[in-house]
Amino acid sequence: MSDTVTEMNQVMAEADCLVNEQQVHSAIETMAGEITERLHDRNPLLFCVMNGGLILTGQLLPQLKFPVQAEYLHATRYRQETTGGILEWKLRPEVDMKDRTVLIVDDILDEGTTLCAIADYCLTHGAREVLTAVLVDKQHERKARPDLKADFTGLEVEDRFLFGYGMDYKGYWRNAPGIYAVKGL
Ligand SMILES: O=P(O)(O)OC[C@H]1O[C@H](OP(=O)(O)OP(=O)(O)O)[C@H](O)[C@@H]1O
Ligand SMILES: Nc1nc2[nH]cnc2c(=O)[nH]1
Repeated sequence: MSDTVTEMNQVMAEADCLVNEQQVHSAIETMAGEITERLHDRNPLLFCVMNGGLILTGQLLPQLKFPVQAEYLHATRYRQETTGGILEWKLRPEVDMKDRTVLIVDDILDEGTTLCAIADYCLTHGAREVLTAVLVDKQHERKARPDLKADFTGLEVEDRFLFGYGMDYKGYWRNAPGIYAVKGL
């Protein structure tokens, strides 16, 4: 086995499972209900924030039983590190968002720098309103703005380095079927 696979198996074996698959499913179902109630008649333009937003978006979309225009964008500030840097746009949205209700979907609101920058970008490009949906809100006092919250939050999770359900550890384990915390982080 390659060194990387051995390392990643060990990371999983030693990780703490903070939220299991069933609990994540139920959180996503609740989010879908809340989003439906708020946006069913708004013709929303949904942006999946790649890469982390992929799993939540994929599980959320089929539960939204109303017309949704689904697109993606790619912005990153952690790359494969466990601390964040400057936001780098890898793919900016090209679709016309003028006067649209935009819903940004991502895996995690940690400090919130990523979501704030994407929301500002959408407003600058003419969106009428921008709402945000995250699977996880990490609990700490380092938010980019005091009391920063997403409009739709699945789970509140402790201040550890997390992986699973879209969140990666060094590019791996986005596929982990639950929310896990890396040992010692
Ligand atoms: O709230 P913040 O502190 O800004 O962090 C949250 C962001 O960090 C992760 O992205 P990352 O930059 O790791 O890219 P990825 O989506 O490819 O994992 C995550 O997907 C969020 O977009
Ligand atoms: N994978 C991962 N990405 C993050 N981006 C910001 N916080 C986190 C985290 O805890 N885990």
